Amino acid sequence: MKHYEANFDGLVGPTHNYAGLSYGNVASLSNAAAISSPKAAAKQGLKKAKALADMGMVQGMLAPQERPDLHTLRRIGFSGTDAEVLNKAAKQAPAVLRACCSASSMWTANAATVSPSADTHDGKIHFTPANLVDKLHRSIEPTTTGNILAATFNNARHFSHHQHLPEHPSFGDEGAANHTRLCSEYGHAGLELFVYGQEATNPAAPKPQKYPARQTLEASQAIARLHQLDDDSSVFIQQNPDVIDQGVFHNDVIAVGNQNVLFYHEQAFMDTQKKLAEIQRKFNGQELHFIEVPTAKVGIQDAVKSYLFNTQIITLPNGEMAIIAPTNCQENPAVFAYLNEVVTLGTPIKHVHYFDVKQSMQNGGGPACLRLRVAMNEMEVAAVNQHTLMNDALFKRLNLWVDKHYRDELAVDDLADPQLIIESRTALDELTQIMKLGSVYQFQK
Ligand SMILES: NCCC[C@H](NC(=O)CCC(=O)O)C(=O)O
Repeated sequence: MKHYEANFDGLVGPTHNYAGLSYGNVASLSNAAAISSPKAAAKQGLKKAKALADMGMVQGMLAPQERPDLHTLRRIGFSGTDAEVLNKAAKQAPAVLRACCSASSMWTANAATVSPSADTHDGKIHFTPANLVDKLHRSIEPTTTGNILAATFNNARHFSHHQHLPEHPSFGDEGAANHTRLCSEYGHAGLELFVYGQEATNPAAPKPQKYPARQTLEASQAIARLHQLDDDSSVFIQQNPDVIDQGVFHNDVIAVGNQNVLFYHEQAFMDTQKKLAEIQRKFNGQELHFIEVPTAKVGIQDAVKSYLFNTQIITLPNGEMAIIAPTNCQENPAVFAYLNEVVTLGTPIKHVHYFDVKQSMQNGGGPACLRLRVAMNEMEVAAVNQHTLMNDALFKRLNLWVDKHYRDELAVDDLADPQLIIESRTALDELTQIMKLGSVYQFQK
């Protein structure tokens, strides 16, 4: 049987904007109040997804969320018609309104943690939506994320969907952005690496001083339990708190793995040597490539600015690996020099492809943030909702859909425009028909 690692990219929603909502995420803060282009953002994402499909990869799309989120605004006491709710919120609670308008579900690396069937006891693929409790605008995502995942991976024989973890900082969970899987082949049992920022129930444990640690050890352990992973198939690693304080708000800003390659910055982890030894031991003596990038070659600031590690490492159908990088990496001399060198090091990585995803990058989301990885065998791929899989027809259809419904420009003040509710709902209603998702949004219930 054939095995693949599919990438499910988040389709950028019609309200994509720069509201400066993510404390600890340098790009989000520094672009606060800039004018966004929802149309360009969606098209940049679609182009990357289509390019991977054209390289022979299994590529899917995950639908965006309903924004503005009128239901959350009503839940906190704003009432009247939809336009009145929006109007009152804009006047009385503008920061909350901004949180209720974010298109942040585009970063599907934070949608959920996924464990493939080769790793789990019951032989199913397990999904747990991330609760994203650290940020208000993201904490309102998990229920709809669960609906969208269930409509996309809609076959109970192969897919097991869990509820998101309890909504408390002790269980802060940011999904696959803090999780990576090493394996020899996608279909073989793998080793799942969980990287956390803080141990919530131990006040004496190391933690960042300035910026929040969004992922806790307790959350990572809960996911491993829910997904029926063995001790031998999971490793828990603490992220270096110093780099969180320098803007590395998720592990995927400083490390990425694929098959037998772990690509990471020298300063990414705590107890690095001990953890690498544990990985090596649990990998059962099979060949592993640890590609450690030294600070002397790429400093933390360069890594955060360029998103060198928020790249996708993919295995092409011919078995060679390619790095999918943002064009920002070409613009940073140290990072560009490193990427030119990495393909010569004798590791499986042989190619680098650059994509312009600047609309997303300006909010701190690179190529890796935009995708959720799901390793699947061919039977599982066949069990996925086929209308979510990228091909020439879907690419064309979604581009036309974006052209029809998305604005060229959006300023933060435009979020108070009631017309945006109508535009967004009309677009999403049509999208659920294109992708045959059924009724996943509250406005459809
Ligand atoms: N994995 C990348 C996530 C980026 C995301 N940015 C944001 O939500 C910025 C939204 C804004 O500031 O408008 C975050 O920080 O969770």
